[in-house]
Amino acid sequence: MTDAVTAHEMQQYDQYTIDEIGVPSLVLMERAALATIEVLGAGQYDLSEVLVIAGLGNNGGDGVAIARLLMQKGIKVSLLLLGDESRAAHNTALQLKIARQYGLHPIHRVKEFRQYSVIVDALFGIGLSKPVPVKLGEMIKRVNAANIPVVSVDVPSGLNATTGEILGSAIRANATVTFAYPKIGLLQQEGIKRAGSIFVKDIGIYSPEELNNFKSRTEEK
Ligand SMILES: NC(=O)C1=CN([C@@H]2O[C@H](COP(=O)(O)OP(=O)(O)OC[C@H]3O[C@@H](n4cnc5c(N)ncnc54)[C@H](O)[C@@H]3O)[C@@H](O)[C@H]2O)[C@@H](O)CC1
Ligand SMILES: [K+]
Repeated sequence: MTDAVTAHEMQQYDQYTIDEIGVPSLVLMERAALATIEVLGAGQYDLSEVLVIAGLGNNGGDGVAIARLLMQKGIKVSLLLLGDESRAAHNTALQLKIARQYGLHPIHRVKEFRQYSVIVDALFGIGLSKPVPVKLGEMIKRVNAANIPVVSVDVPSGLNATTGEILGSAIRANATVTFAYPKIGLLQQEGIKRAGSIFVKDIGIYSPEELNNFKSRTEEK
């Protein structure tokens, strides 16, 4: 069993899964989105009016997929896309294109976060290594002040996934759905206060140790 991992280790496992094993990154993203929806739909959250906040990186791509899947289930959902879309990561741009094909169009600002019953935080994930831009930091503070249940995707946005330090400002989540392995930063420093309940979800990305276990188990037969 693999313990908690750093952001760098997780990025290596992601890359190996995509480049060497050959699982398309959009498949991993869809699994990440479905895993998050499993937690959202488990009965603890009021899904009467959901807001998904998405950034431009792959964490944002997860968010766009979550919003689309919620919409397809008949749930009232708004997608707040932050940043200049022309700078979106490849998969995030693809997710936005798909979402639009289903009639889900992002909004770019929210006046009052309190109107939502739950907020899904997909602004930044394990890729964040520098301080959150000031404008986004202000928005994070508004979300925290609204006191609405927040479910963070992979890590609370603004938290350093390896150290648990806050990079300027960070979301305070009720729950964090983290993929493959817990990130060390969720379990120490500010991560302890910011992550809420941690759900670790298998999305088909494994450490070298677990991959070897799979191989030795199948080769034994
Ligand atoms: N590699 C993969 O294919 C997978 C990635 N996944 C998700 O992807 C995350 C990691 O994605 P990334 O490495 O792309 O990084 P993140 O999405 O964590 O984003 C951080 C990076 O994007 C920039 N950024 C994002 N939005 C911005 C905005 N509005 N303004 C300014 N800068 C912005 C930041 O400067 C930073 O460099 C994981 O935490 C996980 O949620 C999952 O979908 C599983 C598969
Ligand atoms: K996040």
